[in-house]
Amino acid sequence: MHFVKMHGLGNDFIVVDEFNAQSDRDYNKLAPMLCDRHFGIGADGIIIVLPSDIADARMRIVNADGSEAEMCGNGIRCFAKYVYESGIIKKQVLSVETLAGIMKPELFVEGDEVQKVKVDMGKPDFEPGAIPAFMPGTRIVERPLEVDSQPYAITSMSMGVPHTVIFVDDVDEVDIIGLGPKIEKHPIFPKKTNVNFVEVLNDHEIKVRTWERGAGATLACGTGSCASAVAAAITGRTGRAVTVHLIAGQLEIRWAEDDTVFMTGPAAKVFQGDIEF
Ligand SMILES: N[C@@H](CCC[C@H](N)C(=O)O)C(=O)O
Repeated sequence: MHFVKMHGLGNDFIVVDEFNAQSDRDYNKLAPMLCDRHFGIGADGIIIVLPSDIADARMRIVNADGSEAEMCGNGIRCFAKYVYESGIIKKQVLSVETLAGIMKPELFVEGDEVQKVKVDMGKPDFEPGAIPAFMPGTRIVERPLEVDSQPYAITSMSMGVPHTVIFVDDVDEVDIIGLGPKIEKHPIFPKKTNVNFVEVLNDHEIKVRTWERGAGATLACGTGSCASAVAAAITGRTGRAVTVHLIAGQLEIRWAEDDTVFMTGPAAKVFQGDIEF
């Protein structure tokens, strides 16, 4: 299998191109082996490039544990860079079909190289049924959740995928590996949740660390950065445009007045190869 290894701020993916010819590979079964960092290629997930009947192309994202995700923010920037630079779709604004709907990446190109990608990420959905989350009420904004007898104030929404945000004083002090999976798999989230720990630096900068559903602690999460920015704004901690500081760089997130969230950031190709299995 030929693949290209890409990343968005260190959130890394094995990109497989099936745009012109589709295989019968079972990526959900293959993902744990291919994504293994010791026995495989190593990645947080697999992105499959496919044709679409309703958009320019279709993106599938399979997490490292083999579960299928509806959408991936860092992944869609890599996807857009890949389809443009490989000549599959030579457009500066693309429409990409995902399980979370049609996303619209806009490419900033210099020469023939994509420098950064701005994505219309759609609107956050606070409706508990849409997340999904079992909690009474119309939305989950700073609501109490007890984990290991400790109270946390959670803000949850769907940003294409389920996200939960917890504000903390210092993200570097959080036991992400210990606490992340307990919230990810908490019984109030029937489809699990991604978990973002957010430190507010000032009214236009936040620091985010994410425990991802199906992938564990990652260096960056695009949809998580969007959810964190929306949560920071809706709770009055920041304005609607913030720089999100992640371990390997920054994303610019803007929650527009019409409710649409825009994410701007880089994508990078690292290497390509072939693997036999
Ligand atoms: N890394 C992603 C999110 C990928 C999907 C996630 N693990 C899930 O299952 O919801 C991003 O950049 O948004």
